[in-house]
Amino acid sequence: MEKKQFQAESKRLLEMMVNSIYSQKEIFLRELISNASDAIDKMYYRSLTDDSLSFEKDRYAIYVEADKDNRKLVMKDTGIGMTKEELEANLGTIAKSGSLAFKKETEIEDGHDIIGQFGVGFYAAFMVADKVTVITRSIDSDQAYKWESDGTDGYTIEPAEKEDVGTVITLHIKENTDDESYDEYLEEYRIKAIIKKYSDFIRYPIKMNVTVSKPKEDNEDEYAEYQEEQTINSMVPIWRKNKSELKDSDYEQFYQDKRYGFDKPLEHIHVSVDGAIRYNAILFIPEHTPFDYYSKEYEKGLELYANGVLIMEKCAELLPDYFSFVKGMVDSEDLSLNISREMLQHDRQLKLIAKNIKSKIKSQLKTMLKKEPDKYEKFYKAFGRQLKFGVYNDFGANKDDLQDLLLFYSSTEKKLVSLSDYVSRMKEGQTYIYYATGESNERIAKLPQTEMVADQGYEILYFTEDVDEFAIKMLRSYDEKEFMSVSSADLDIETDEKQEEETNSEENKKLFEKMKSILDGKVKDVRTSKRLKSHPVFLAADGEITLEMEKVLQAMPDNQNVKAEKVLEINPNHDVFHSLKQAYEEDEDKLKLYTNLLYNQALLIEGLPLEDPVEFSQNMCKVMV
Ligand SMILES: Nc1ncnc2c1ncn2[C@@H]1O[C@H](COP(=O)(O)OP(=O)(O)OP(=O)(O)O)[C@@H](O)[C@H]1O
Repeated sequence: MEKKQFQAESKRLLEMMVNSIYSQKEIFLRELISNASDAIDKMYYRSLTDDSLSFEKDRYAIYVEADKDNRKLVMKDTGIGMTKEELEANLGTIAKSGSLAFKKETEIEDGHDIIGQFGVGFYAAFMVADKVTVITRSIDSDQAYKWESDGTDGYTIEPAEKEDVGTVITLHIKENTDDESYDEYLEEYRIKAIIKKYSDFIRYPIKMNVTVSKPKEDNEDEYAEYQEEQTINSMVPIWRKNKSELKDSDYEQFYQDKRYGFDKPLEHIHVSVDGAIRYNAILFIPEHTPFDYYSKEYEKGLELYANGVLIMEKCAELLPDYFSFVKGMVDSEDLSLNISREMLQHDRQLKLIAKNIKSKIKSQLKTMLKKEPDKYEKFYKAFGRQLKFGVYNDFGANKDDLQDLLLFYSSTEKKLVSLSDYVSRMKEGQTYIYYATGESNERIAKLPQTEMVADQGYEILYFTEDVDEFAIKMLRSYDEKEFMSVSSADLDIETDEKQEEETNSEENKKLFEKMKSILDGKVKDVRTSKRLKSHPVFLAADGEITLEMEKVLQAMPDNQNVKAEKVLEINPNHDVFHSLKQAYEEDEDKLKLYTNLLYNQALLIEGLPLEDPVEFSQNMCKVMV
């Protein structure tokens, strides 16, 4: 028997192939199954033009069989087979794809189902096998042939016995080495898992003998292990089914089967696009926040299939960060894959799909917000924080996309409301969208600075998350209405001018100067407050950095000691103000004591740490005794 050498380039290519093209050895099975599926497809296409052939679907299947004792993994298909010439051309020359040629020759319109195109997938077998035997009989030949190769030394072809048309490929699985175990490719559970992972949606049944445990025939109480032929793959991908045929429970089942999460999906989006780019997608919004969602460990991405064959488990490019909670899959026939199918050749198609998916998710969320507000609120509680990060990140590049998806708690509605809801309720003459920041809704409601704004009948949005104010600062305005913190120095609240004049008298100014010097650089200014009603004191911030932002920034590991410009505001209508004035005139020590007490009280109200709690406590006692 003549031994033929692979062509020189091929030999080098084969080495490269075996050692470096694929990052995971397990994909050899995906490649061989895809070839078998292509071979059956070719039978089908042949039957369309050849009247003597009828395609009875039941006759076509792919069989996988592991023989542990002899270290053999066998794959059998009832596809079109190969003639001697085809064996020579397809398996003797690397990078020659019979499938690609078939597609071109046959010019079948929907021939895009055929997977093979590069002519290299078959050789992935040499990653796990030290010898590969192919016995095949073509539909066009009465004679079968055997092709055999150990991957390095060329191959042999000789006549063989095979009764029916089709191909049997036997991999002689390598012995384990110190670094690598090959035994796993002979294990039933492992083979099943690989098939499920990559080839679950191959259209023909992938059958395998599996061990099952069943009650014994003669004694129902005892169990025995039997071999049973099972079809491992699901075959018909749910995403190719008609939406009208599918129920919510089908999507839920798919979510569970795919292990997208342990919860139930809150919402599913089934997309079928047949335009400039063709793709199908099933996307899910989970019900709960995954435990690692807001950590570095969480990896975003969708499963990417090309023609029903899994290419990538987590294709991150398909989702923007702010929709990173979305789970699901995309299947497209139009992807330009690279040779290993692990990456995409160029990502124009992928970018188009990603753009399309992004707008689908956005519009689905908008519809949910409008039509099912309770459901949206549930979603928002799980993932709203991510949307706010989305507004803030990338210098606000996505803020227009996201602003209508934001919700905040409203002081007047006592529930989460959208910005457009807020604006629609704005009072005549109201210039700003007011907000207040704090630890919880309850605490914010009690803040001195919310009192006056609320009293004037304005709705206030409560910000309780650290990201809130940062996101809003990025947004700056909504519907041309600027955001305004109730703690802001230039709050637009009408005041009594006469009273303002009085409180800003020269005398009071001197008092405030004195208080400022007592506080020794802790505040930028002391002044009367326009916003306080029943409370005596309040700490405002001038400039861009608010007190809430200071807290967040200070908590960061690499904080640059960014501080807000604090202003101590005193309520001129409070009795305390008169005590201050009196102390200023009569007793400097008392003024010091009162000023420090008021400053510390203001810190406490804002939830900021006291610089010297012991001194504060002693000062309190001084007032008491
Ligand atoms: N089971 C099979 N039955 C019939 N023909 C086969 C079978 N396996 C492989 N072939 C033929 O061998 C050719 C080369 O296979 P190979 O897997 O290397 O590449 P491919 O499938 O064409 O492309 P890709 O590298 O994209 O998978 C195929 O195009 C096909 O014509």
